[in-house]
Amino acid sequence: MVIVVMGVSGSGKSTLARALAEAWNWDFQEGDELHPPANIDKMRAGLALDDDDRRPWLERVAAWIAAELARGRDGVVTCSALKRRYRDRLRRAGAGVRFVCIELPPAELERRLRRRRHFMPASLLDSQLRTLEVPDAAENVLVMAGEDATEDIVAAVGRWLEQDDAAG
Ligand SMILES: Nc1ncnc2c1ncn2[C@@H]1O[C@H](COP(=O)(O)OP(=O)(O)OP(=O)(O)O)[C@@H](O)[C@H]1O
Ligand SMILES: O=C(O)[C@H](O)[C@@H](O)[C@H](O)[C@H](O)CO
Repeated sequence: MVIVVMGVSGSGKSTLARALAEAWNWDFQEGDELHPPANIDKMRAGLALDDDDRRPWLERVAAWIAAELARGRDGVVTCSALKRRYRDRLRRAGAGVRFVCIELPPAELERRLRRRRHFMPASLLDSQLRTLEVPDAAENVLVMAGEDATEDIVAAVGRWLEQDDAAG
């Protein structure tokens, strides 16, 4: 199985994904490392990515997921996956793709983005929030409150997967 930890920039994807991988000894891939260098340059310059920029990146994320599943591995990858069609692209990587979305109020996102050193400037937060298509119930995405402690979110994700297993 592969878990995609999704959400806007600064929501805590990398922190949660690393914690999940560490807790369960799963493979981990930082989605930001799969961006073409031009995308990183663009974000660093304060410009939002568009669908064309994200396409090659999503293909690489999907390829990582497909390789994990083909090898029978369990893994966690970060990817903002802001739009429904981006998530659908990743779902097509194979059976066993699950999404966990982290939600945080804009003011807290802004606070976190301003505090950290990162290529993604806080000025891009508005565009991230405008672009986000919050997953609806039909998508079967686990939505978690990003204010909670990482270890509590890890435990909740574990319970969710167990239920998922039990449901068949
Ligand atoms: N549960 C949490 N409670 C408090 N602070 C957190 C939590 N999770 C992450 N943070 C902090 O919030 C900031 C953003 O977290 P992180 O880098 O994991 O977000 P991200 O979604 O991966 O960002 P990006 O997509 O821009 O790389 C970091 O400074 C991190 O330490
Ligand atoms: O989809 C996007 O608009 C961007 O790719 C971002 O969300 C980044 O990948 C990342 O979250 C920033 O660190």
